[in-house]
Amino acid sequence: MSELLVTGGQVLRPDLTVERADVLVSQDSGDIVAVDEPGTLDGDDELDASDGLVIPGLVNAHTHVAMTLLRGLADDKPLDAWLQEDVWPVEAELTAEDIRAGAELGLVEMIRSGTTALSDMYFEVEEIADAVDQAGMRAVLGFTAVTVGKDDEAARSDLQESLDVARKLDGAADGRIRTTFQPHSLTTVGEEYLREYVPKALDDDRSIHLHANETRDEVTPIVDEHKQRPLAYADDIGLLDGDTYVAHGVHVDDSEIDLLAETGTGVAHCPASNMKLASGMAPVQDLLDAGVTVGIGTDGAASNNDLDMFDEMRDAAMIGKLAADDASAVDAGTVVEMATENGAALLGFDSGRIEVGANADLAVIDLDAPHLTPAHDLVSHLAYAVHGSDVRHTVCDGEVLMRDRTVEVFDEQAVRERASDHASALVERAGD
Ligand SMILES: N[C@@H](CCSC[C@H]1O[C@@H](n2cnc3c(=O)[nH]cnc32)[C@H](O)[C@@H]1O)C(=O)O
Ligand SMILES: [Zn+2]
Repeated sequence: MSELLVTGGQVLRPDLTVERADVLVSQDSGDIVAVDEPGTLDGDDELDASDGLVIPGLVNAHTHVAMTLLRGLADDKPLDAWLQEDVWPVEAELTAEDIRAGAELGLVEMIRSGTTALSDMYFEVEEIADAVDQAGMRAVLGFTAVTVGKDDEAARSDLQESLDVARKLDGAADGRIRTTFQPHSLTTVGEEYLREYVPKALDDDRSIHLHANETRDEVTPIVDEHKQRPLAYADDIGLLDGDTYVAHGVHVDDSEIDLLAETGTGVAHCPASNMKLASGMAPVQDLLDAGVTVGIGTDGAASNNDLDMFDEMRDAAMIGKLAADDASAVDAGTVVEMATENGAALLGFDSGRIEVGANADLAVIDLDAPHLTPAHDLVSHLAYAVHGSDVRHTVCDGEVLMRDRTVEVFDEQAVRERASDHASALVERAGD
């Protein structure tokens, strides 16, 4: 039996109070086994949390982790043009090895910034699963199906692959990997295919993850064609099931907010991507007031351009206030809950809180820094002042992923070099 003691720090508790405590985790069960007064617990191994704050590992509720290879490749464009002119032509050249290299880079970036769980949408998913396994993180993965521009056979094969990949990888990495069925969006997958394959996913008891209501250009064609709002259309198809979560949910009207709440459908809010692509401002406070579970995601690194969930919390608070025209909207405590407990709820992991019995997924933040001085309110600091680079240690499932800012699960230098090489070769191929 092996136990790890996180000692000497302050701890963020589920009710968002902060107390001086030590946290003991079991590396066998991967659970938190005790949170107690300093000096009262013993472990086989220790992590020094002095001058630090122990928080639940952050949950990135929507990303495309291998898109780190496209970081900074095409900026300053709206979604539709960006995807069609820049992203999709380059993605068509991606090999399995490229995706592995990009995923490893993204996971290293996440570990360095205190993220322990992610929800990913992409392809070559077995490569991503292997990278997540090696990283020691938790993830909800899936193959994303697109049918626009494809003949019937190719369209069906995409949807079938989304079902098959989800069946195959669910429970991988000793249960740290779960899966979702993933139609890319309501406009990039045809109605006949949704009607045929969504029931199959539900028969498998599979959760569903899709992009929805991200831009106005995505809403208008559905309203024109079906004479109903996109989420009413989605509900009609059976897509809004209690385990479904949609990425973005920017352009949702009151009827759709009610529908999300009634059906128990969650939202992965991606504030930086929504600002960068000028997609719009999600009505996050209205969603929360209606009882919708809202998590926070970075989206891919090409529309962000980093995977730092601390940036994302700050962005979520800022844009949430603007959207509500109310400085008290989407407050500091709320964004911290969104990035921890709410995200874990969307992904279906018993993580996101420092409490006995919960998964031992945590990060230790170094508070010994000018930008974190003075320390009136550490929840405020988490939302508004901490950067990913302030993370000292990262732990997932009881295992140390980063100790004293050194990533232990990957050779970070090698991962960066490999990703740079793959990215250069990829861009060269795509330019030919
Ligand atoms: N099998 C699909 C691949 C889809 S993967 C998921 C896709 O989502 C794309 N993506 C990234 N960010 C966004 C976004 O904000 N909205 C919609 N799609 C995005 C990403 O580039 C990737 O192509 C195919 O044959 O094209
Ligand atoms: Zn996305």
